[in-house]
Amino acid sequence: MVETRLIDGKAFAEGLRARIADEVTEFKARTAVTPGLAVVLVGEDPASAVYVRNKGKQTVEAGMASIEHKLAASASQDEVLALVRQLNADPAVHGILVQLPLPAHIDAQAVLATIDPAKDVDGFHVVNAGRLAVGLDALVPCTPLGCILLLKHNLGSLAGLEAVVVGRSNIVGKPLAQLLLREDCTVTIAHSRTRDLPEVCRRADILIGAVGRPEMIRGAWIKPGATVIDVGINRVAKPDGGTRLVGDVAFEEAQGVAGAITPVPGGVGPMTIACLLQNTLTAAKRQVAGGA
Ligand SMILES: Nc1nc(=O)c2c([nH]1)NC[C@@H]1CN(c3ccc(C(=O)N[C@@H](CCC(=O)O)C(=O)O)cc3)C=[N+]21
Ligand SMILES: [Mg+2]
Repeated sequence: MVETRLIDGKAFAEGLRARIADEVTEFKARTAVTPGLAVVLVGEDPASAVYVRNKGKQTVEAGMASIEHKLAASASQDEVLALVRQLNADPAVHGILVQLPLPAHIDAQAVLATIDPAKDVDGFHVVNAGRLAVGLDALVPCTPLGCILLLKHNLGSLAGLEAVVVGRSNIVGKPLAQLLLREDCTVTIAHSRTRDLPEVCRRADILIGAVGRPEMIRGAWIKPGATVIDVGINRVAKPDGGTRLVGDVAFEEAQGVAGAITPVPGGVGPMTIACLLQNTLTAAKRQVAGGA
């Protein structure tokens, strides 16, 4: 049995946001420009609701402007594209986030491709994904960036460690694998079709759950002493009728096995928002003359 440490993403994110707020103060004094983050929400997705609420509040707390555009679920693709082009052209907007998922009748890739890569604070544009993959400066997706910050804070150098990422999404799994590679990890991307997933997970010094399936990764899949980062935020029914949030990792089973683990909530989620603010400041610095 090992003593499993809790990786407090909420506390780390608070500290990061305070440092960002200081930098924003300094940036505004120097440039007379307020960094602006525009968020586009099309329709009402329940998973997006928590995120939008926390994000707008924290953007303003960091001294930045939050610009929210809410479109009806019935908005056409042309309307969404027109709004994105308007935000691309708006000098008060330094970051653009189009909340995913979009309604099924809208081509999400077409929308992402229309965002100016310099304002793409989610890092989802193919130009940013490509720049990350070839090792150029890029706006990096917020959740993977948050995971790396937590890992480096807890482990120091990641060089040579075996990292297994369970999940291959464009939003988390793939960009996180790129970032881990950049830290000199040996990286495996596993997924729903991986043969003997438990055995693959047991190789990991760093195990990342990013599949979006509640508590799928079991305690017995964890190598004793491994660092576990749980990206999942799944709302599940409680026996008494309410709901609760659980991760992709069976948190209780991980106790006494993992060396350290992020909780859900209070782990990766708050880091995602802090990194979004960080990316917005980075984007503003690059767009504003004398901003860097
Ligand atoms: N273009 C785009 N970019 C996104 O980054 C994006 C998106 N669309 N669509 C929705 C998902 C979801 N997401 C969350 C981020 C933080 C928390 C978060 O801070 N959660 C807290 C609180 C959760 C709670 O208490 O309900 C926690 O985990 O501790 C949640 C969800 C970003 N997303
Ligand atoms: Mg998958």
